[in-house]
Amino acid sequence: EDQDAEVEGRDYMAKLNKEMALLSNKQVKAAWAYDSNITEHNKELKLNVSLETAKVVKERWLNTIRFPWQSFKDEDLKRQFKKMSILGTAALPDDKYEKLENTITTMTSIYAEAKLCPYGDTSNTDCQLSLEPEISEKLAKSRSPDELKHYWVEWRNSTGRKCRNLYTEYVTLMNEAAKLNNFTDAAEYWLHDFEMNDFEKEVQKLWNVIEPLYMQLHAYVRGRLNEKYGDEMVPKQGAIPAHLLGNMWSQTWGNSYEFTVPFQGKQQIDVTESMKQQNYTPLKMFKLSDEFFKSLNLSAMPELFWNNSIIEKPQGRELVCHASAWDFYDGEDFRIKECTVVTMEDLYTVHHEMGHIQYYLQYKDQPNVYKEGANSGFHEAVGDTIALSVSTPKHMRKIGLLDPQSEDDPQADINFLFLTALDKIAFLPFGYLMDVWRWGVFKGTIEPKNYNCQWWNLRWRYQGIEPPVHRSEEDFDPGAKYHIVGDTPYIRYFVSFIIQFQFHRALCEKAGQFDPQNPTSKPLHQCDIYQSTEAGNALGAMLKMGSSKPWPDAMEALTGQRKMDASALMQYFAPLYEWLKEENKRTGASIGWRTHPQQKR
Ligand SMILES: C=C(C[SeH])C(=O)N1CCC[C@H]1C(=O)O
Ligand SMILES: [Zn+2]
Repeated sequence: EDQDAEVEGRDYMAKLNKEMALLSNKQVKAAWAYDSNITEHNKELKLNVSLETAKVVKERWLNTIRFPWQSFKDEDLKRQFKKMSILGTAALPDDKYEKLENTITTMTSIYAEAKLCPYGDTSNTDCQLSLEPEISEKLAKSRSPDELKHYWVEWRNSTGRKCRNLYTEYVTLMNEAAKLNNFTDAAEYWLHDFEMNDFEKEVQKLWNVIEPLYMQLHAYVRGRLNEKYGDEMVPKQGAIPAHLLGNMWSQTWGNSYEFTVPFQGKQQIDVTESMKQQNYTPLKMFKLSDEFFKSLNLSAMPELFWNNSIIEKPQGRELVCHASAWDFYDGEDFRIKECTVVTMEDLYTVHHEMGHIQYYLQYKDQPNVYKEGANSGFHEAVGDTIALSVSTPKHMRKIGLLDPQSEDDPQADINFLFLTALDKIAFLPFGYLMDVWRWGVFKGTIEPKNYNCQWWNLRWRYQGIEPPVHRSEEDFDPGAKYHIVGDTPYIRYFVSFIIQFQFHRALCEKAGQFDPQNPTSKPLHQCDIYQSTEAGNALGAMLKMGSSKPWPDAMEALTGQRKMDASALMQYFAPLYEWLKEENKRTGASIGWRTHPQQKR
């Protein structure tokens, strides 16, 4: 009768996929309504739909697990049942599920609605500065350590500090939910996404490959910050003060480029000014990205996308500005919500989000259960991979954002690699430590009484940065980062920043812009796959798979490899790595930050 069970199981799964699509559509609509317009009414609606959906999903799950799917013959049907047999947080009893949803929504609202007073305004009257765009712009542009410190500290007082107790409750409920799904804790539940039992070891090995390059970049940037801000502010052997790197979380350092660039006086490669001079708008930025995907013979954004997306910050209402891409699971409705500003940094974020939408479009005919990335890192890598081509000076000249200048100047080339490293290499230790901290919290090796101290130990050990003022357990600095309060895993971005270079190398080869037999003949960092249908077709074929196969199969389909491999990233940055080692030797810069973090006066 197993034969009959499998026949019945096939019909059951086909129906279940259709039902789950309708439930997801309903839930995503309510979540979109709330995230794009934070009101009590929309919060209630979102919570009610979430509770209702969880009840139905749990009922279906009780039927699903009754099938003897482990003994089915059809591998694909077995994979669908295997995925559907993990219920997730809906396994919690109703009251605890509601508590968990409420806690996450409350923390997200605190973050989204946080407003700061302007630096130097002691009257504290008009404290209306939001993270996007005002405070992010201050962190990017101010060169006053005092002003930077003001926004750095006040942001943490207005977000993380207010979420500390909520977060402890969140952790307890997440671990309860994990145990109800037969996982030891929420760390194991999150890591299950990568379908490999040594995943944590794998990412640690990848970090070990990259760390020497990061150390060289850190030493060089610290040297330039020391020149600018002096020994007192930036000690030559110490960790870098977190507020001086141009970003609220010190996760990318691109905004420090103007005073850390290796060779001054070369052709400008920060295209923000050109974008402004050419009257770029957010819509033009999105159209530019759409055009690149179409040039690869990939899908154009559907009409509904342009009608339903929110690409500029709407006035007169509260909303979650953190950029996001949404699948409504009906094969037609796909949206981006982004408070876009006209800068080069946001041009890359636009491509990042458009990459998510392209993935949704490519796998829209998969059964609902497979409407995911091969793993969550794949989903984060699509747009960034395209942006690696867009960001090249060659491409920027092609689209008129850089004036067509003649010779390829090796120093300008180093400047370009350096600017890319300020985003891609600087990011890696942050992308790694975010979930090292959370895995520790879920496993209980990091206890609530040490949340903040352990956070800063990791920030010191992996990033070599330190806080501009003393931190205590009154503070909760992880909660000043969206993904922590928003219940969004983060190792996916570390994975993405590694595999996007594997994808880039494979696509460049298909586009005839890279020769693995002679890697320096056409340098990987100068490759632009624009208009290559060979590259586009290969990428599309991999994206169409969704999560229908284990991710090594998807990786192999595009790159021929079955593992994550940092060699592509190291190949891309090789010229810069050599230059940094020579330069740091020339200046006698010390490598590393062995001096212990000075507890700030
Ligand atoms: C742009 C998004 C939405 Se998926 C994002 O959260 N990113 C993109 C890169 C890293 C991470 C961050 O901002 O922290
Ligand atoms: Zn993303």
